[in-house]
Amino acid sequence: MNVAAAGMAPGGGVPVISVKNVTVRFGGIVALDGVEFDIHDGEILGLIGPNGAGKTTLFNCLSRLYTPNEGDVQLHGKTILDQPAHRIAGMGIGRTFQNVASFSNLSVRDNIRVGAHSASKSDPVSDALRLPWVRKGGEAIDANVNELIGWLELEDVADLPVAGLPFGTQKRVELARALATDPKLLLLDEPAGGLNHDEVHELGSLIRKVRDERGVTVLLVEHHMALVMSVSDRVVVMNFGRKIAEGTPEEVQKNPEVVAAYLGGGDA
Ligand SMILES: Nc1ncnc2c1ncn2[C@@H]1O[C@H](COP(=O)(O)OP(=O)(O)OP(=O)(O)O)[C@@H](O)[C@H]1O
Repeated sequence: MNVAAAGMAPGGGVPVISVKNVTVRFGGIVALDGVEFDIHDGEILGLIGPNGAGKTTLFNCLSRLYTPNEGDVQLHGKTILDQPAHRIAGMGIGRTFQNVASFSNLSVRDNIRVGAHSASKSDPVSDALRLPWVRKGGEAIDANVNELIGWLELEDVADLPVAGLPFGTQKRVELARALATDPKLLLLDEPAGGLNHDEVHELGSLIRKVRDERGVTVLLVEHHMALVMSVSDRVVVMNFGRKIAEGTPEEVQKNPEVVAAYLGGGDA
């Protein structure tokens, strides 16, 4: 059987995410034009491209903020386009935001709890009545939050408000919040933005650790070329709404169309 034709990963199995012929138009602007690629289980996939290439638009399709005009986005072979954005955490997709989106007056611990709640099945009425299944769920969430605090080395700041913490720490809280839903797929939206050289290096190690130790598949949308090339297993390159290359970091860096796109756009 031709596994590529059957839409399967080289090692077998349905891809975690399949982006199928996705087109998004904003009035006359074609932001995405028939984009196709898969992300396989346990992979770190980097998505790059010059300014205006369509990266954010694609990210927004995967996180269900946008619905494509054409095409499909499938999670484990099932469309996600019939689900609203607030359901994606429950479906196993976690995401971070380009600008840190934590609740700055809440403690680190409470921010992570909010993340964990976004994938829980509780509702405000059951919560208010403290129904037994909610209490049990709450205990499980506490254990999960504590485990993440330890895993991300946030113990010293766990009960401090997020406001006032160093930016790199705030980004780790953001990551903890996304991981608190126990995602199968993590969407990272320009996580290196605003970080210094050492912090970017730490972030790279952390992204690999998320995949290696937690088994999370990662999509990394990022301008920081050194980070993308050092952590990604494969890289998809976009320009003017189209995929222009896909391959290992070595392959895409040698691709003449990629080189031309960056020399022409010149932002990376
Ligand atoms: N809400 C919108 N309304 C109209 N046009 C839009 C909208 N969002 C994006 N676009 C256009 O779609 C194209 C793709 O934009 P997008 O933001 O997805 O690119 P990007 O690769 O994320 O760019 P950057 O690296 O600068 O963030 C651009 O031409 C952009 O101007």
